[in-house]
Amino acid sequence: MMMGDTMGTFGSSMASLFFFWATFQQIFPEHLKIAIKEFLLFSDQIINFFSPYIVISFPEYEEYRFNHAFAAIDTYLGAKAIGKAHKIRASQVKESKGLVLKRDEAKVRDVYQGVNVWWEIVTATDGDRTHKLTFHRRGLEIVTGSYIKYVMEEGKSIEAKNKKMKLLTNNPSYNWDTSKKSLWRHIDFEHPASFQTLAMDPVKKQDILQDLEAFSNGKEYYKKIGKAWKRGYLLYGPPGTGKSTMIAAMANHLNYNIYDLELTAIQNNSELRKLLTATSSRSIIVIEDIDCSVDLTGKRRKRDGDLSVKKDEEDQSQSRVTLSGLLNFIDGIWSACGQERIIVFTTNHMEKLDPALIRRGRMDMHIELSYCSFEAFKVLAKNYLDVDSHPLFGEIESLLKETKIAPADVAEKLMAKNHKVDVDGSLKDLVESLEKRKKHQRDHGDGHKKKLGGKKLGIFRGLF
Ligand SMILES: Nc1ncnc2c1ncn2[C@@H]1O[C@H](COP(=O)(O)OP(=O)(O)OP(=O)(O)O)[C@@H](O)[C@H]1O
Ligand SMILES: [Mg+2]
Repeated sequence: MMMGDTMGTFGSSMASLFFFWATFQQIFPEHLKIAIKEFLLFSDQIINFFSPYIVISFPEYEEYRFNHAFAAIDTYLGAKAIGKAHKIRASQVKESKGLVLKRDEAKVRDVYQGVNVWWEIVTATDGDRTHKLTFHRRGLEIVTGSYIKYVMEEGKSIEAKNKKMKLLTNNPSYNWDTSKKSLWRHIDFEHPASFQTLAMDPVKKQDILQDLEAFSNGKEYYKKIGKAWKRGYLLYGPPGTGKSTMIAAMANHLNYNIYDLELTAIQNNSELRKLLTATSSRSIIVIEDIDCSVDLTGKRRKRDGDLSVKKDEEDQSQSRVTLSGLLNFIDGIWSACGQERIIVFTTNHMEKLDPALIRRGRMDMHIELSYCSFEAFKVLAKNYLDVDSHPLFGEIESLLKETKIAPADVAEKLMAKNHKVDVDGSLKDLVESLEKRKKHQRDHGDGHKKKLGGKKLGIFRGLF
């Protein structure tokens, strides 16, 4: 009954509308209709002119190209005042990280330096979305001067925190094509290493952490002093002391990608340059075992005026990666190829490296990872056995003072056998092994296993 009524009313309204339209068409001549249309458009402009509000649009695509500002705004608004949101979207981008909650609402109000702004997401009929920012004319200077920049930076930093990290390795150059993508292959990086579980001297660890923090927050500082925003770390020490593990911990701490640069797959300096300029910001570029990757030592012969020597040097630099190619890259090309990068070299043989490569300023921090100290052992005991003390700790402490053992070997002894943690058994095992080593080292000197000339598998390459 009611439905019939409603339909009846609707029908008669439509009939009146058609009648009105037909009359309008007959009464008003064409030019008058155009004039009315123009008036309406003009009045719209008048309203806009007198309106105290300004609207800025940020479309998702501009001439078929993705607008990164749109993405940054999306992330910023998604994270904005999540506590006040009515609709939230949840996703998990990294297994090791919790859920990422995003505000999922079409309209969001924001206040910045006392200026009220309103964001609205508008979807066009073709599905393209646009973020519209509305604010009072009074706030124009603040909004265009600093608010938009602030939103972009916040958005990008949230994106960086949530993004999946990647581990990239260079492809051999015969596999390169014209796209930058073909230079590096990547996998998702999900390594559990952290500074918390890294066994080393706690004071040194703290120093490194502070250095990394200062670096990653140092954008303004580096700009002020006019230096490229990069930092070099040289990690050195015997095998199994945690160099690769520390790189993974650094990447996890800063949320940076890792570029594992395999020098032996590179033919010459120009390939090196191509690879390095294709790396992205917020990344760690790693050259493992720099001493045995490429013969970088002794490549810088003294010029003695003999042209043939010069020629020889030039030939070399055309045909292979040289020390000077690497140095040029570290010093020079950096500034031209983006920002916020860390370079890490690792070596087991510090003494083999050319002093030019490791001088301060190129490698800002030299970090020695050495044999297991008692402090480092305590971290491992906590990680593997979940104990802070044990009657055997005293004996282990004095044995560690007299014996050289890599944390990797200690870790192996403490590792659960068949998934069973046996504190007493593991520690006894360790004591026995330390005693054996002590005797061996007393009888034969410390001579830790000499590394073979070639590059061995680091943790990174082990992942492929
Ligand atoms: N300082 C450490 N803290 C915690 N675990 C460690 C440490 N050092 C080594 N380990 C353990 O030993 C394994 C091997 O260590 P890692 O690969 O980091 O050694 P490395 O110094 O890179 O050795 P290499 O010189 O042979 O490349 C790691 O997977 C880790 O489990
Ligand atoms: Mg290693």
